[in-house]
Amino acid sequence: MKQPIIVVENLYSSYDGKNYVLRNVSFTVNEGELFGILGPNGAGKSTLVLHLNGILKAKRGRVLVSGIDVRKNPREVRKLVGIVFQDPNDQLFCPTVREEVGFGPYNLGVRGKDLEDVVFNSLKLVGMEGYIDREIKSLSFGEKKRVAIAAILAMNPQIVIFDEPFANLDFKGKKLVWDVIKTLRKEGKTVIIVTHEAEYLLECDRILLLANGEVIRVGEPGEVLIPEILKRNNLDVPLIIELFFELGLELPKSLDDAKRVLKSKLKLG
Ligand SMILES: Nc1ncnc2c1ncn2[C@@H]1O[C@H](COP(=O)(O)OP(=O)(O)OP(=O)(O)O)[C@@H](O)[C@H]1O
Repeated sequence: MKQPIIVVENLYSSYDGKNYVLRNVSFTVNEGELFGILGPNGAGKSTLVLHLNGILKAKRGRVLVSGIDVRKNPREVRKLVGIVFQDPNDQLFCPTVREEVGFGPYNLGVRGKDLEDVVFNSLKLVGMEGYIDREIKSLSFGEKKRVAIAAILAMNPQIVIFDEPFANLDFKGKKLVWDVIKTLRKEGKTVIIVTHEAEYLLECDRILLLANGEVIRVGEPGEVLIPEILKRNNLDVPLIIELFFELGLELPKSLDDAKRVLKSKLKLG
């Protein structure tokens, strides 16, 4: 039985001290889990994520990461939780790729050849090792996104959170992010995908549906990705989910799985 690595208990969050953007949010994420956080625009997803690594601190309720109270020891928690932000321009601040990817591990005390290796290997994971001496400002959006991922991986966090990882990426860019997610899972890391697009969460172990600052549901994809529930919470219903639901079929585990199931059904028909 996997242990919870993140525990969120009765979390409330407010930016102005009056209006709550998160209300009584409780859930757990297990070690090694691929966990989805799904919700429409403004649901509070990014706010929730900022609580998971101590950028925001709970005034009501609490967040524990690996048993550590985020409010009491945010520095320690930040070593455990890496967030890849939706817009790489919010994350990247060094002049060159080498400095950017080296910044985190340098701050963690990595030096010399070890630092060179960690920078190179992290860039290699996202296919950007050839860009090590490039200026950040000369990179395209997709390339910046890959560097932003490498900069997080370079710190070797136990939990990696991707906020809208597929937004504004082409087919190749999306595939690369999936490959990184799969590599992280093989290494036993906990991965959280935050999105408003349900189709990206078919492969998740569990999904938290958040709307209007409140938890609507937490469960396996088949318990959460239900057309009626998605519509009711202002989320698009992906064609593949609609189709499987209409046909009375169990939700596929991925788009490839969906293809396989449909092919075999069509042959049988
Ligand atoms: N820095 C801030 N100051 C004040 N209000 C904020 C701030 N950041 C977010 N909010 C408000 O908090 C609410 C939740 O926003 P949040 O960005 O967490 O939602 P989200 O689900 O990530 O949305 P999106 O999918 O559009 O990124 C929104 O009403 C937003 O206007």
